[in-house]
Amino acid sequence: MARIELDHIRHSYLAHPARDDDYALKEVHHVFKDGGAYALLGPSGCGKTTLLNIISGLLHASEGRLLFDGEDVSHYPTEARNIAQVFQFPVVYDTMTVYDNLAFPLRNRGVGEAEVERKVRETLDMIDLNDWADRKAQGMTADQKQKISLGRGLVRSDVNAILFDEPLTVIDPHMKWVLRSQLKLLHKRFGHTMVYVTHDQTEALTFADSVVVMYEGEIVQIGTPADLFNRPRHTFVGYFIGSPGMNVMPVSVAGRQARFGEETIELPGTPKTPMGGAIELGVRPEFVRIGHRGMPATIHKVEDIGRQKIVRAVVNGHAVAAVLGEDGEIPAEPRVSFAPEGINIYAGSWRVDYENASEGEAA
Ligand SMILES: Nc1ncnc2c1ncn2[C@@H]1O[C@H](COP(=O)(O)OP(=O)(O)OP(=O)(O)O)[C@@H](O)[C@H]1O
Repeated sequence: MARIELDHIRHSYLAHPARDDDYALKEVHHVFKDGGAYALLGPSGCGKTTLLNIISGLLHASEGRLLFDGEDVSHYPTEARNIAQVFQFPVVYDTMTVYDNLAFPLRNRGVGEAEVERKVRETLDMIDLNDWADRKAQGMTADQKQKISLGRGLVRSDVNAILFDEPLTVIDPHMKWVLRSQLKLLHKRFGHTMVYVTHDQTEALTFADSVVVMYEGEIVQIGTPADLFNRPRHTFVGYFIGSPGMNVMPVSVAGRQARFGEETIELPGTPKTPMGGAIELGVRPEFVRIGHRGMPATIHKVEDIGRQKIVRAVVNGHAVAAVLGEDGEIPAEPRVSFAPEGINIYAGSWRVDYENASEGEAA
């Protein structure tokens, strides 16, 4: 397995890119640790597949270098990069049996038959296809074929990395959950470096140790699911992760206080200055309190989602969502306040650290 280094990578599909917007990947400068499980998460068109294809060698980046364990592989073709790939749609040999489909990548590299048998059986177990081992792939459902593709990606242990591009799209919801859990177990057991592209936050948050959030050709945050939830580095991370997403409102800041219209909000610390760009306050619905204290609010809607309620309110002319426990009461004259630990300040969409924040908090 390898450490993957993206050294100032930029990519444009145009022959002569001139402006920043001409780049599908603006600038990616990050390291994927050896043995890490990463999910590339972001909306359609943000550059996930472009980045994955640069790692696999299907694309060569316009600028920058790609290194596997310190070796520059930027100009290597896919075959020379020693990676396994699983795509959105099945790639299987229809005329071969399920067993032979999995054995193929191993036999191709001269692995002995005893080891082939051991690895193939182990992988078939994982994807729950041992009973189908002797059946030809032809005629199997798309779902089962995709499981074979996953198996082909997982069967080799000597690869630098395993890359997945939305691999569970054609799998039914229950099996999706099963396979995702198995991938996670497999990662724990064998420590492969895995990079997994998805636009589904549940998929990303359950699979990965580190989620790489992409937005308009940039990586806006790499973090654990808890980091993304508690300290979104960019307002986009706040909107995109969580349901409902983070509330963002325009404020002005003076010292340890934010001014939101006529209201004053105490901050958990003093934001570092200078701050460039529009100043905003971000607070997740889970940190919004509804009660008798705080800013006057008008409640527009209460959605009962089982063990919680989502309350849609308007505060100071701005929509604010709150998550309440099932027993949460809404007073006749409701007021809204924010739990200080959940308040983040943003300047030009990027989070501003508080002065004297501990290292963990500043991350
Ligand atoms: N072959 C291509 N030629 C020109 N532009 C392309 C090509 N492939 C992708 N793009 C553009 O590059 C940008 C990033 O696309 P990319 O496919 O990497 O995004 P993505 O995040 O993987 O999206 P999706 O989830 O829809 O696959 C988009 O604006 C897309 O239109």
